[in-house]
Amino acid sequence: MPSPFISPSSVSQPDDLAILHLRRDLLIPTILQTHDDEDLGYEEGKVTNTRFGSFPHSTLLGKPWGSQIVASVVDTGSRGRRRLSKKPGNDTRHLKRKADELDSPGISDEAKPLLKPAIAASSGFIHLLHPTPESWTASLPHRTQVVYTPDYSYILHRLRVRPGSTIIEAGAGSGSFTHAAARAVFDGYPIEQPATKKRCLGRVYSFEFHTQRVEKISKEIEQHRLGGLVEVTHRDVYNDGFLLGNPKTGASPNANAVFLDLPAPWQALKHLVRESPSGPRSPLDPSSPVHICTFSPCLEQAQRTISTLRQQSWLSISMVEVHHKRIEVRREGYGLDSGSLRGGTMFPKSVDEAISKLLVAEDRAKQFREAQIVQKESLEATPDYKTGENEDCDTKSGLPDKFATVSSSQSQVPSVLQGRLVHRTEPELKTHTSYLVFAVLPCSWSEADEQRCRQSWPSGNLTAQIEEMVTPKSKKELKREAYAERQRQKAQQQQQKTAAGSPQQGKQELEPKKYN
Ligand SMILES: C[S@@+](CC[C@H](N)C(=O)[O-])C[C@H]1O[C@@H](n2cnc3c(N)ncnc32)[C@H](O)[C@@H]1O
Repeated sequence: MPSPFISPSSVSQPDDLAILHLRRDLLIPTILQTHDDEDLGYEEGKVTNTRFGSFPHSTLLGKPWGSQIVASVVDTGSRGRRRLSKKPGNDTRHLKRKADELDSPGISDEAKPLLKPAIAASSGFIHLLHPTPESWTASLPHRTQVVYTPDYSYILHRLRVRPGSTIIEAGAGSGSFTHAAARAVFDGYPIEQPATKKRCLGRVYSFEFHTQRVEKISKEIEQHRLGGLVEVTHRDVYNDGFLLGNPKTGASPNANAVFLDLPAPWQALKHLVRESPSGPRSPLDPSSPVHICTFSPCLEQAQRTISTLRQQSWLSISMVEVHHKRIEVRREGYGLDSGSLRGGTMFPKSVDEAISKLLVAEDRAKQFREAQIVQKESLEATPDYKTGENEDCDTKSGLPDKFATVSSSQSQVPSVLQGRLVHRTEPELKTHTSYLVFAVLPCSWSEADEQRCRQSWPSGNLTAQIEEMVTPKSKKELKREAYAERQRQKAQQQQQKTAAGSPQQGKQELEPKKYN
């Protein structure tokens, strides 16, 4: 089945990884299930609880990606009575067995327990998204520091990674870079269309030496159906290098790009060399230049890497520090007329505006006092004078309605164009200091390659011309050439003269003169 990261189906399906989008910076990944695989005791089946409410997976399945899903009323209280506590000593094996049994193909749909239908709640909603490397990076369970999107997008671009590329990655860590690299190299699934001589299918060869991380990332790669594209190897790359299978005699990944996110990348560089007749097999593609990037959190590490790269004949070495900033662009309104503007500051923006506001307020107060005097006089003149609330009053200010504040949103300018357009960098952005070192290792080129190349593409004429230009001529040769040139010019002049003379004259000249 195709990976939801690369070719998502049109609607969500069981066993798909889905991203529940609560806010731009709050995403929850979940594997969609028709049943409660962990047997947490919900009558609605599997439920994901969020701060915006509970979402039974029955409400998430079969929906087009991007749908808005309303939270459901879920009894989170009574389920606790059915759930066994996971304290050490409690046997939870039967729960696992129950989930496995429900999954087994032998169980018919009728035999599975009926799920309670979900009832919409008013607590909130989420958006259901298919996973992308970007949303996975923002939501994955962190096991290590991860490479964030601004960094890996730049790294993959500088490594010239494209469909069909083969990339070595070490260490795999939490798999953030792995997913982005898998999408970048994708050029078809190996099962559907096997690689041919002309068409390479992209591959990511991931190396990691931490056992639990290897297990977790291998499981995730299978769950995300990236198995044919990513191969994870449990390996200490400082000592054992990058060959597949056996570290000494294994197959070469034939990589044309390398990304090292290791504490000491320079220690792994000794394995990233071209093949030599006496040395071990090279993990690099012999037919193409290899681009490398190392990721270091401090400058000293970057310097050490650069120095080792130089010793090992890498070229075009450069270092880049990624300083990504997200820029927020919005309209900001100041002034008494900015009441209708979102985020507007109701404050006089100039002295003139402040004075005019004071004058209006003074005028209103004067009118209010006069109105009160008139009202009092008319009431005193009325025999059944009673005190009571004046219903025509503006409740906030106590002013009669006619003096109530006039809305400031009477401007003809639409609210989206009101105020000043400002942009600010958002201070809190998920990233960490990264010094990226880039370099290129050209193909190895021997004298035999040069000869073979000359034979395949002979450039005879050019060679003769170049030889002529570089070999100095003797004096005698130069004199002979000058004499020949003079003779040529003379003959040319003679011809021109003949052509310019009259035809008669020409005829006479042509005919030999007869002398008596
Ligand atoms: C910063 S994390 C990599 C994060 C990863 N690039 C990501 O985007 O999720 C560094 C990883 O390198 C691994 N590592 C350290 N030394 C290693 C070695 N000698 N061989 C293989 N992996 C190693 C660590 O176990 C750790 O998981």
